[in-house]
Amino acid sequence: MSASPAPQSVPASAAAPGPAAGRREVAAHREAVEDLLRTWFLAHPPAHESIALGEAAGRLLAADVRAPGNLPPFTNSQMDGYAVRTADLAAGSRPDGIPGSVRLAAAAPIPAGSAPPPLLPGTAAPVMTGAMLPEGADAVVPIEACTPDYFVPAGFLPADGTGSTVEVPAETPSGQFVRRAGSDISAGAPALPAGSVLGPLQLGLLAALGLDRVTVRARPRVLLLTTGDEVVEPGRPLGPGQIHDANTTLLRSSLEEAGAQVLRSRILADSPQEFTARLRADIAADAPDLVLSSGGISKGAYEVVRQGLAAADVAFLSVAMQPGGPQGIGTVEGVPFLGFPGNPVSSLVSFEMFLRPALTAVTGAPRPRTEVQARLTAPLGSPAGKHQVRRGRYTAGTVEPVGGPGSHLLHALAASNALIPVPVGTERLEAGAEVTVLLLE
Ligand SMILES: Nc1nc2c(c(=O)[nH]1)N[C@H]1C(S)=C(S)[C@@H](COP(=O)(O)OP(=O)(O)OC[C@H]3O[C@@H](n4cnc5c(N)ncnc54)[C@H](O)[C@@H]3O)O[C@H]1N2
Ligand code: MOO
Repeated sequence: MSASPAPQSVPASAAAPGPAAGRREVAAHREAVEDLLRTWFLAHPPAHESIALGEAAGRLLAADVRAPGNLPPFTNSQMDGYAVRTADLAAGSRPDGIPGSVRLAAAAPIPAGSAPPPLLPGTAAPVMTGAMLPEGADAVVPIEACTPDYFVPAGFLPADGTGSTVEVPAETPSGQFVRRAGSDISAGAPALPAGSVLGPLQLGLLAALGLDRVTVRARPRVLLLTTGDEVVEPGRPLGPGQIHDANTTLLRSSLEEAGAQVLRSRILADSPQEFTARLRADIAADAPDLVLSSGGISKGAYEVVRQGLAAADVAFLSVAMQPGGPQGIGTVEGVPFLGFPGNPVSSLVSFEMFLRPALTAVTGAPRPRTEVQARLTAPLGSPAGKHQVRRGRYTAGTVEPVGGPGSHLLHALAASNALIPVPVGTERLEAGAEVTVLLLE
């Protein structure tokens, strides 16, 4: 398992400007989040761990993998048919046979998974797809190109399967339907480079190469907190004024999709003292690479994160973005800390705009988002001076705004598959306008 190092301090200058920094543009905040993580991971490179192939989906390969053997491991047939020696066919048609074909004596059939004897001159061996080609054979004639165009049932042949004949086309080229040993990848050749994201395709290759375990980089370890007396775990009944916790699930699944591991998540009450005490205890116990909180950072009377971290190396600022304007960034006990706003859409947009790109850039996290050009199907307004991020449904070159700008609109968020950024300086976009959207799937 990951041997996570003890927390060490990240210089505050690399993380964020001081608490007086106030307002910041989106690009500058994105850079600050990336710098924060880069500084940490340079000092704390992810440990390597060996895991079973079945658990490795989405993980990052820690070191180059070379093929331990040939793939295919032996020369085999690509078709059900007859293995032949093309030198036998060069003699041309037999006068008593089908014009353009050569009659050969049938050798014993070769099923997949067996080791056949060498193919004798003047013979053809029934061979099944994937079965080893006998020594001496250099081509396979598919059964449908042979006469007869079916395999003689075993019961009609002597016990050793021989005795019948088969006619095959004289013009069979050497190498036809033969899969040479090592033709996919040869023993010792580079199979996958370090840093590869292990998806189904890469894992399939490793399995075919006979590897049952793979060495991967430890995932970034995250402590995930959400705050507020009103926030209740899903599945529990709500009291007056209470709401169910959406952010833990929203952020946990986003983090996991981006290759991170949530070590622990907590809902913390609106008590700055309790918040700080719990946070420090969790950092000491879990040694996370990142603390991510949601809620409690704007201008209310009970801003638990802001108040609890007033003495810490954390800046609370206003990024010119909506949703996701209020942001906290810095370090706690030397560990990177990000405070996202409590509104669920704000926290998701903060993740997609700041944390996911930083994880991808710094750790090579899988699933970076792609940007595509699309035409708006309806007009959009945006507040002056803000980089607004609306939600929408992208289909075949068009994007339809879903829901309004409100950062509480979870239903609309769930119906969307794209974010539509409306940059600072644009206050209205007409239907048909071309926009660059960020695909969420
Ligand atoms: N006077 C001002 N008020 C607000 C400002 C402002 O500039 N001046 N900014 C607004 C903006 S924009 C946002 S975003 C929010 C951010 O507030 P906080 O980060 O302090 O978050 P909370 O106040 O704790 O919660 C905001 C909202 O989100 C709900 N919430 C919180 N946690 C969860 C959760 N885990 N699951 C679901 N919903 C959650 C909470 O109940 C609130 O409705 O501040 C504005 N106010
Ligand atoms: O920044 Mo807030 O996220 O607009 O609701």
